Amino acid sequence: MDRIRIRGGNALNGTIPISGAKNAALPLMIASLLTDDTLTLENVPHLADVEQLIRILGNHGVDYTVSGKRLATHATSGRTIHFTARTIVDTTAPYELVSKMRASFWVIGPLLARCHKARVSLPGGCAIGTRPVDLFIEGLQALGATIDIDAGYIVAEAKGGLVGNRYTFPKVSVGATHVMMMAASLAKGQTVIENAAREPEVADLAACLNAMGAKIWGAGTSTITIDGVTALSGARHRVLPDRIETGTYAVAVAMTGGDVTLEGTHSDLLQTALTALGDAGAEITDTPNGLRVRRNGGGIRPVDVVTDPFPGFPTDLQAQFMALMTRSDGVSHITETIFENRFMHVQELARLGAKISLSGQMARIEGVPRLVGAPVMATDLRASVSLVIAGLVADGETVVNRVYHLDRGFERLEEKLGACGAEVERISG
Ligand SMILES: CC(=O)N[C@H]1[C@@H](OP(=O)(O)OP(=O)(O)OC[C@H]2O[C@@H](n3ccc(=O)[nH]c3=O)[C@H](O)[C@@H]2O)O[C@H](CO)[C@@H](O)[C@@H]1O
Ligand SMILES: C=C(OP(=O)(O)O)C(=O)O
Repeated sequence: MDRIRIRGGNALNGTIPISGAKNAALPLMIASLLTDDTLTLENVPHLADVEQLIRILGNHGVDYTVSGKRLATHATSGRTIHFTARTIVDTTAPYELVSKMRASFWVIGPLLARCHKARVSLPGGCAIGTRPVDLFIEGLQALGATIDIDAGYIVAEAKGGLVGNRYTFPKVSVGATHVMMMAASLAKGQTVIENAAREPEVADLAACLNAMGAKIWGAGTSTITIDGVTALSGARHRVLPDRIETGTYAVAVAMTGGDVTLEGTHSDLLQTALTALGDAGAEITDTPNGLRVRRNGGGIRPVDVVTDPFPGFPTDLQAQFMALMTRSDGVSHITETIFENRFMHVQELARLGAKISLSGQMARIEGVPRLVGAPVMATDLRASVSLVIAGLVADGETVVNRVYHLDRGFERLEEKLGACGAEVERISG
């Protein structure tokens, strides 16, 4: 099993190209199930989750070809992949595939819309909470689907096709919003989704669906209106930059000090988190090449944050921000409101000397003057990278075990950090 070894102490200086967003690429790839034509996606990141989803889609009959080269040092390094689901050969998404990745459950929307039936295993993904699927079930039922649970599978059917309706989510869900948009695109009549997720990835999916011939308005706001169409065509769409990768490297620079341009990304994707980073002492400016993040001198100030759906502070940056706060000049509080079990990095950060106490969904972090390298264990995707960030300033050597979590969401992490002066290497085996 691969590990990452970090020798702390170097400031980060240089340029980091930001990849296409994992959390946009996944629903966009799934949208290829909605048409028998070719959907071409540009700027697709090279990640374990993307490869896994390619396998899952292949099981349903989606062929793919890759074109375009990967340039190591430029923001446009992502691949162009052409996905074609000429016919759907299987409407079952089996446990062996779906259990590895949360987003794979989302195939339920397009399968139901196009084939009027789907049998999809209950999902896996990061173990950060119970992560139920009740909102998907209720939403699809509102569009006329009948849904049963059978031996760990959701069995959904819509005889005669889905029918548009008005549905208000009782709670904001990114995944359920993606699924409702995809399903309603091929439903009869109009669907109005209230209390929809407003994440940029939702708007990106809607833009792609509209390029395929869908009629969607309001994505990116909490009310989305979809006029169903009878068929969707192929399209070409560029995956938007990864805001969580952007935020992660911005936190890393705030942690180590230095001056880094995050190439190919911009501040609109991440305003609340960047404000918090600014409050902590980083200087952040939009430039024509991307986002410039600096911290030259001065300490890290303590900042309280509360995670919230977009445009709030993203839960996917909570662990990284906590790593930063372990070195602040005071006491900060971080409250996690999205997932009930997303503090598994706390005990690993403590191995490096962090002082963190937990009370329910709130962590109290008392900044310490130094962290000391140690072996630590990655527990989920974002928790893993928080340990890398801490390792960048820890004295001596930090070894992060179970790196496969990192590979789900961070493309060429050690290369990108290494190019800016960090001592980070992958130890294989
Ligand atoms: C691949 C992807 O894009 N993953 C992101 C997506 O996950 P994901 O789409 O799984 O997250 P959701 O927005 O659905 O989850 C938000 C909250 O709603 C709850 N919920 C969700 C569905 C449901 O049927 N019932 C229910 O109670 C969840 O348990 C959680 O407490 O959004 C999360 C919140 O920004 C991010 O952390 C993930 O990185
Ligand atoms: C939680 C995440 O992913 P997933 O929803 O796929 O588990 C994440 O991207 O941080």
